[in-house]
Amino acid sequence: MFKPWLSLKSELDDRQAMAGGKLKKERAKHTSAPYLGGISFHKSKGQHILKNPLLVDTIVQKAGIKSTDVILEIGPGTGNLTKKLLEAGKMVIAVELDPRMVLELQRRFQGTPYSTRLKVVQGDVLKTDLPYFDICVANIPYQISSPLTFKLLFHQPAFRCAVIMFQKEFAMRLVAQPGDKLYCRLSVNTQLYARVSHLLKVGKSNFRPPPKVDSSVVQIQPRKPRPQLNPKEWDGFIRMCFIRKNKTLGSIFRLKNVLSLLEKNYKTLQALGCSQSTSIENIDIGMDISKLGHSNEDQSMEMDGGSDDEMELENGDDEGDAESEVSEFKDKVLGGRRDNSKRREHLSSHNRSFYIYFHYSTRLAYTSLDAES
Ligand SMILES: C[S@@+](CC[C@H](N)C(=O)[O-])C[C@H]1O[C@@H](n2cnc3c(N)ncnc32)[C@H](O)[C@@H]1O
Repeated sequence: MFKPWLSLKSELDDRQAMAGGKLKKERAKHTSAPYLGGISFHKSKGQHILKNPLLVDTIVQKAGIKSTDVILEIGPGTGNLTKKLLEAGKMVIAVELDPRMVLELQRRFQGTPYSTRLKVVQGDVLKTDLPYFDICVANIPYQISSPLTFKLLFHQPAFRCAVIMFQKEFAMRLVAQPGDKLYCRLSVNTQLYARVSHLLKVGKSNFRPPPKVDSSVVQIQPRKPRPQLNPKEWDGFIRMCFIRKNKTLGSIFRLKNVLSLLEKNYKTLQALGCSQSTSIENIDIGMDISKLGHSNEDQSMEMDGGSDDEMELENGDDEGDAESEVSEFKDKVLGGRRDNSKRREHLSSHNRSFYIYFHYSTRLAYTSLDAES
């Protein structure tokens, strides 16, 4: 039976050869880490090794690897997935943080026909310049899910696809569709740059040690060409769209504070002579929604996505108040007060097809995220 995780026993033997005191100190440093048949896996590094060979086979098979593919693996650990990737593709580049795992990988494949086709890079994948690769297949440490996803989405040249194990809750947010409860900034931003689909649910018992959470394997296929946006401007805009829980886009874009920020940006763009066709990639217009009362909000795409839903406007107006102050600008944003049907179409709730209404804050255009699907 395929039990390579046990081969790490040699590492323990090495460590036992250390002076007794040194070994005790080493263990004391990781008292929370379970000590399993040869190596201590560190929770802090998200070390949950895939122990089910059938699952490994399924992941590799679903990835659709070609024999000519250069594969990126993130966090190869003891190499259970790596071995199958080496069998399927032309070359595996594996980025691993933990030097003990790097050593183990080298030992495991040394002197085998795979050794010339495996390149192990030791380091933090988030700080590593990634090389060219066709496909990424990985069982990652969940704590880097969000930054890693965006690192991959911005990687150039774009790869064909990534098949990644995530914490189930994170995966569900990635693939959530307009109208789903979990639909959030993470879903919008990921789906802007890629097609995402859920491939597989994975229970805790498939890992050693078992994690506290369930997992899911997701496929990410970058859109080509990648949409060209000013990321700061886009992020500010999307934050606005999700500024209030269970609110329609229509009601959000009627809020006085939102309107005044958009109007300010509109005037800035007008002053700069921008038109729909003008490139505004390099213009830093203010999409700082902290001015709406969220200065402490984390700028990252949180793993739990919680703040997407929980943001509240400190000084936000009631819809009623805002309604009473109909300005010419508001009329523009709402798409023409007299044309109610058009307005309803543009400013429908999150429960309907999610047309991101892009007026006046950006390019006087709107983007349909699901037009391609
Ligand atoms: C969930 S384990 C997966 C191990 C192996 N791929 C498997 O499926 O059995 C995650 C691996 O990622 C490594 N790791 C943790 N943080 C990392 C980082 N920032 N960059 C690269 N590797 C990392 C851990 O040391 C660990 O080996």
